[in-house]
Amino acid sequence: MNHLLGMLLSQDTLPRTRVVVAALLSGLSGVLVLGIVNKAAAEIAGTGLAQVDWALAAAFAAGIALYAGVEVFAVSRLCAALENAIHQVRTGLLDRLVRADYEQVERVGHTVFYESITQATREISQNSQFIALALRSAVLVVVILAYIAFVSLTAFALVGLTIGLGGLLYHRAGRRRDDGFARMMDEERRLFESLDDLLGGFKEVRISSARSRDLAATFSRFSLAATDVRVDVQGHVVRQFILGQIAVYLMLAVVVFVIPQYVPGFRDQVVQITAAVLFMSGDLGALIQYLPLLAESEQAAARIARLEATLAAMAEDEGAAPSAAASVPAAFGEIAFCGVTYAYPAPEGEAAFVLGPLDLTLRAGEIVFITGGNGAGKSTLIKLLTGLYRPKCGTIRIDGVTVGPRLRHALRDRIATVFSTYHLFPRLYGAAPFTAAEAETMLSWLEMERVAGLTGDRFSRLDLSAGQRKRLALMAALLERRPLLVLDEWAADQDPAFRRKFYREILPTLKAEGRTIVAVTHDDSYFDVADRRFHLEEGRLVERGRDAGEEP
Ligand SMILES: Nc1ncnc2c1ncn2[C@@H]1O[C@H](COP(=O)(O)OP(=O)(O)OP(=O)(O)O)[C@@H](O)[C@H]1O
Repeated sequence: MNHLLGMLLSQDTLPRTRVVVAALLSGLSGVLVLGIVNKAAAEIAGTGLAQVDWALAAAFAAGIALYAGVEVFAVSRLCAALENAIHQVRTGLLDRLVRADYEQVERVGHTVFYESITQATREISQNSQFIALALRSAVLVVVILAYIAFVSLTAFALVGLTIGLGGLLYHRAGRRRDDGFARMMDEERRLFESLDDLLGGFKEVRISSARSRDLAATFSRFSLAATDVRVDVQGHVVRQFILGQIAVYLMLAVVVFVIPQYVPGFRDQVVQITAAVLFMSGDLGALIQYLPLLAESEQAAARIARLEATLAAMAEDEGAAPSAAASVPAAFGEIAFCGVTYAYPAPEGEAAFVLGPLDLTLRAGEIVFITGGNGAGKSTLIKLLTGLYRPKCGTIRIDGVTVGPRLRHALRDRIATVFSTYHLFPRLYGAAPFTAAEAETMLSWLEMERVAGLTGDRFSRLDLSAGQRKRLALMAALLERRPLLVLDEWAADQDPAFRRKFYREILPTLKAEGRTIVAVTHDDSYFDVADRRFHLEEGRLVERGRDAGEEP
């Protein structure tokens, strides 16, 4: 339970001393109730009359009231601390994720993050009250064992031995269940991925019955495998539960059959110890029920801890956040690539794609076009320029200063982008301050005023055509007011009239406002709009002319 307890104890909001005192008081109140019942039973046995001892009845009621009060306090505080721990873990993971190195996140893929951040935290949250109840049952078992020791040390040794042996067998049975849990998680992840495929490619699935049949068959195979593992795990859980129950019955058998053989004068204590064991068996039963849930939560906590470690290893090497000064967008004179190369890891048995060495200087206020065939390396170059990828060799310099780890933030803070695979956020997260009039002017410049609007910083709608969505993405990028605008095949989805407006009016206006524009394009009829054009071919960059239609 290391990870789970670690999460719980990391909480500053958990009033540890008060919770421990409450848990102990809860145990003691249980023993008080037990002691009162035993005393009343002894009185009845002594007098042979079932007379009500009002003093004992009042003490019994006080014991129950104390038990209920401290119990509610301890369990609710533990639950609150766990929920708080989950909140902190979730926000901590997201915080690390947004600061993680792009290249590594791209390589790992999204599913693992999604699964751990949502599913694993939900699992712990669902079981939080059982975690608290299990802790309180454990305390009660310990306190009642102490009571048994107080009554008879030999009875304590024999009951303790039975619980110890039962616990050991129960724990061993739990290991197979834990392995099953891990397999179950893997199977469910595969199921999740194929569901992602189904929903992501829903159009393609609906259009082809062969594809939908194939996908449904794959999904069904994964689902069956997940079901098999789940059934196997449930079998282990049931076996473990029954084993636990048998251990409890054995403990009762020890009290009734074994202890009388070894404890002289046991007759006097038999009622007390039997009552104590019966009292304790309720909590042992609860523990047997809750421990598998605890194990499940522990596995979820371990997965979260692994993800935290992965994200810590993925943190960009500067570790520290950018300084305030470094993150302020500032004008620049030039950005120079000096002997920059980049290579993806080589697929097995194939040569790696290598971009560069690149020598290129982007001057402030220029429009630069990047052209090249599919797979030539244009998007890779854009990721290097935007600081998402780090050069394998060579340096990138802003006004002569090498863009090292800390300055990479500054470089990014000077750039607004619309990537070829962009995400249109429903809100203008991080936009520079703007007025409603400015937003309206920009919407009508992009010919979107009759289609969409802005309510505060939120787009009124996103259910738009591909070209319209891209115009909103451009609007979001422009509202960031960054000096360098990087566009990857932005005009590809635009109709001819707006494409013309984009090249002949929008880009020149942005340039006149002092922005630098780097655009990946295939639109050879507008090459003349650029101040310079660079052509990529199999990762090598050469400067080309700006004449319309001039292709290699
Ligand atoms: N994440 C990746 N991992 C490994 N190789 C990659 C990755 N992304 C791209 N590549 C490879 O790098 C090369 C250049 O890809 P890139 O996306 O930069 O081309 P591009 O010029 O933008 O092409 P397109 O015009 O088709 O978008 C390709 O050969 C591609 O297979």
